Amino acid sequence: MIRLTGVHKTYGRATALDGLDLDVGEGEFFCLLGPSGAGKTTTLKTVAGLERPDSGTVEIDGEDMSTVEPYDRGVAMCFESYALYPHRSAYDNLASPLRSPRHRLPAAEARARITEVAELLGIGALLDRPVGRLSNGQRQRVALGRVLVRPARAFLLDEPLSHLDAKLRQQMRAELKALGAVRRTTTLYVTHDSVEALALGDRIGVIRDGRIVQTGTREEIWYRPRDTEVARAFGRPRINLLPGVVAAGGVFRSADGSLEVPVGAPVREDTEVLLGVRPRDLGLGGPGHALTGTVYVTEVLGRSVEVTVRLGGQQVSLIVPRGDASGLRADDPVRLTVRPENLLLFEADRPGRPGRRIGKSAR
Ligand SMILES: Nc1ncnc2c1ncn2[C@@H]1O[C@H](COP(=O)(O)OP(=O)(O)OP(=O)(O)O)[C@@H](O)[C@H]1O
Repeated sequence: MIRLTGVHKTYGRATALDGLDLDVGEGEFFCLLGPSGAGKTTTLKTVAGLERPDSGTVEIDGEDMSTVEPYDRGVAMCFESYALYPHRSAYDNLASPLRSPRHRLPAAEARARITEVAELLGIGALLDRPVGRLSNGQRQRVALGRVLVRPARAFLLDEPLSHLDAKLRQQMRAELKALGAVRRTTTLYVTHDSVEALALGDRIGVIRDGRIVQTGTREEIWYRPRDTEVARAFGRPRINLLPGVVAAGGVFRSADGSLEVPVGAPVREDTEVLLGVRPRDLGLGGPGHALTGTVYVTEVLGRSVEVTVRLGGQQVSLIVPRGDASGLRADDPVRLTVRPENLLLFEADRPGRPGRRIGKSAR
C-alpha cells in the first residue's frame, strides 16, 4: 500500500508537486498517467525517498516514511534512464540486486527467479551477452528485469516500455500484466501513454500540474471523465467535442445552429457547453440520434476506417468497420447516429481551465 497525502515539492521556482494525494492499494497495479512535466517522476522519487517532499506525507504499508532512508523502504524502482553495467552479462546485471546484503538469496533461488523474469521479458536467450552489445529495447528489458527480480513491497516503474517498438510494447504489456497477477506486488507505473494505462492499470490516476485530477478504473475514466482534458487524454482518434449551448428543453444546439440533439442536461438555458462523443460511438445508420453531414476524408486503419465528416461548420471523426465505409467518397452526404447514452456533456473550456463534465449524460 502506498499513500501520499498533500505532497508539495518545488525545485527553485518550479512547482513539481502541488498538494498531491494518491492511494495505491495493496497488490494493486496503479498507472499514473500525465503529460511531460506533470510530476510523474517526482512522485516516484518521492515514494522511493530520492526526493524529500517540502510538505505532506508518504506512507508505505501504513508506515510513515519521513525518517526512513531509501534503502530501507523496501521499494524497487526502474528509471527511464537506466543504469546497467555495460561490460557485464545480462545475467550478471539481473543477478546483482540479489547479491546485495539486503536481498541476498540462496544461489538456486536467485537463479530460478532470474530465469523466470528473463523468460517473461523475452530475454532468456540473451543472458550470456554483455549488456553493451544489446539493443536499446533489450537493455530496457534487462533494466526492468533488475527491478522485478527483487523481492519488494512495491515496484516503482517509470516508463519501462518507452524504448520498445509498438509490437514488443504490446507483447510486454501482456507479460507485465501476467507477472503482476502472479506476484501481486503493489506497483506504481508511470506512463504518458493512455493506451498503456488503460491496458495495464487496475486503476488509473491522471496527473496534471502536480496534482491528481481524477482517479478511477478504466471504465470510470472512460465513461465519466472529470473534464475535457481527461476525455481528450484517452482514445485515438480523440473524442469529438462540439461547441454549442443548451437551449430550451435540454436540447444541445451547436454553435453554428446546424445541429440539435436532446441531452436533457440539468443546466441553465444558454449555458455554453461542449458535446462529447467518441469516434467509436458514432455509427453510419442504426439506432440513436441522427446527425447529417458530408464525408470529408476517409482513412483505412487495418480492418476499420476513420471517416472524417463535416457537420455544419464542425468536423467529427468516426471509426467504422471497413465494410460499412467501402462506398463512401468525399462530399457524399451521410447520416451519423449516436446512442444517447454515449453522449458526454461538458462545460465550455476556459483559458487554463478545461470544462468539467456535466452529470447525467454519461452512463
Ligand atoms: N531536479 C530538478 N530540478 C529542477 N526542476 C525539476 C527537477 N526535477 C523535476 N523538475 C521540474 O518539476 C516538474 C515535474 O517534473 P517530473 O520530472 O516529475 O515530470 P514528469 O511528469 O515525470 O515528466 P516527463 O514525462 O517529461 O518525465 C517539471 O516542471 C520539471 O521541469
